[in-house]
Amino acid sequence: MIQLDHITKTFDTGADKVHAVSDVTLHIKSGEIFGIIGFSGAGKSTLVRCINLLERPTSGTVTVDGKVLTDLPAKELREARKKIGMIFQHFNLMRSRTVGENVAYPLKGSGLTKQQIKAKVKELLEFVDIAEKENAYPSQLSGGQKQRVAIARALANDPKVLLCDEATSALDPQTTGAILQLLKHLNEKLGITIVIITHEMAVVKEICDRVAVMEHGNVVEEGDVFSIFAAPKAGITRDFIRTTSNLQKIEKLIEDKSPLVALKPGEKILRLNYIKKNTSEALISETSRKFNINLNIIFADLEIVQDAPIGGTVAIASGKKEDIEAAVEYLKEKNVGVEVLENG
Ligand SMILES: Nc1ncnc2c1ncn2[C@@H]1O[C@H](COP(=O)(O)OP(=O)(O)OP(=O)(O)O)[C@@H](O)[C@H]1O
Repeated sequence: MIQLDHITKTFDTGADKVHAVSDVTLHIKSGEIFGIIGFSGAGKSTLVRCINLLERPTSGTVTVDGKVLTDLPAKELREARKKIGMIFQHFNLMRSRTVGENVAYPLKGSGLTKQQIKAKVKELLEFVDIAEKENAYPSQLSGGQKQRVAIARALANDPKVLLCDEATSALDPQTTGAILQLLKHLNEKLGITIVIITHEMAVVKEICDRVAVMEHGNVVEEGDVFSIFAAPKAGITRDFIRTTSNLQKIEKLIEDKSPLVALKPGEKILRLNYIKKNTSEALISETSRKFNINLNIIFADLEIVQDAPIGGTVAIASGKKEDIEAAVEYLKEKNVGVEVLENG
C-alpha cells in the first residue's frame, strides 16, 4: 500500500545541513497497523510527512496505493492526498468552528450537497462516538474528545491510509487506550492502513502489527511486533523494550544480594524468555517434572503481544547439577531463551 524507496530528506538551514532522513526504504502492507518508533529527533515525523508529501523528499520515491506521488502533477497530487488522512499530537482543530464544521471542512468542494455533507458529518461523529458534541467548540472538549473529532475529520474523504503523528502523546494513559482502540476499530471495520509514529513502546505493543525503529534518520530494525519484542537486535530497540519491562529489576536484587535471590550451592538463577509464539507457561512445570528439578519462579513479567505470551520469568533452579543442565537444554529446544543470571 505504501512503498518508500530510498527516501532522503535534508534540511538546508543556511548555516548547516540537517540529514533528517537518510536512505530509508520501507514497505507498508495494505490493512496493517505499522508503527514507527524512535527518540525525539530520529526523523519519524519527517519520514511520515514524506508519505503524503507534506514534506517533499530530497530524493527517493513515494508510492501510495499504486500511484507514484513523487511524480504526480499538483492537481492529481491534491486528489491522491485526499485518500491519506492525518492526525496530530495537538489535534490541529479550527478553534473558531464547531465540531461539526471542523469535520465538514474537508468535504468542501467534494460535490456533495449540503444535505449529504450534514449526513456524512453525523455518520462520522457517530462512528467516533462523539455525536452529542456536534455543536460544541474545540475549547469545550477534553483532549480525547478533540482527537476523536480530528479522527472523524481525517476520515471525511474515505481515506485508504491514516497517518498518526504522536496522536496519543498528549493524552493520559486511559484516554490513550481508548483512542488506540478506536484506531484499531477503524482499521478492522474500514480496512484503513494505519501508520503510527510514537516514542512509546506501549503504543506499539498495544495495536501495531509491524514496527520500524528509527535512529539518526535511519531505520535500524524492522519486523513484526512479536519478533521485535522477543528478540530485539539493535541496542536502541532493547532500550525501548526495557522501558516497558520490569525484568531488569531482578538484576538489581542479585547485585544487592537480596535474601529473595539467595542461592544454595548448586542452585542457579535462570531468566527464561519466550522467544517464539508457541511457547506456553506449562513448559515450566513440565520441565520440572521431566528432569526432576525444582523451578521456583521468583519473578514474572509476562504479557500478551499479538495474542501470544511474551516477556519472561526468573526462576531459581534446584536439583542435581546434570539435571539442571539437561533441563536448560530442553527449554532451549522448546524455543525458550535461557540465561543463567547467577550460580550458587
Ligand atoms: N523544517 C525543518 N528545518 C530544519 N530542520 C528540521 C526541520 N524539520 C525537522 N528538522 C530536523 O530534522 C531532524 C528530525 O526531526 P523529526 O521531527 O523528523 O524527528 P522526530 O523523530 O519526529 O522527533 P520528534 O518526536 O521530536 O518530533 C531533527 O534534527 C530536526 O531538528
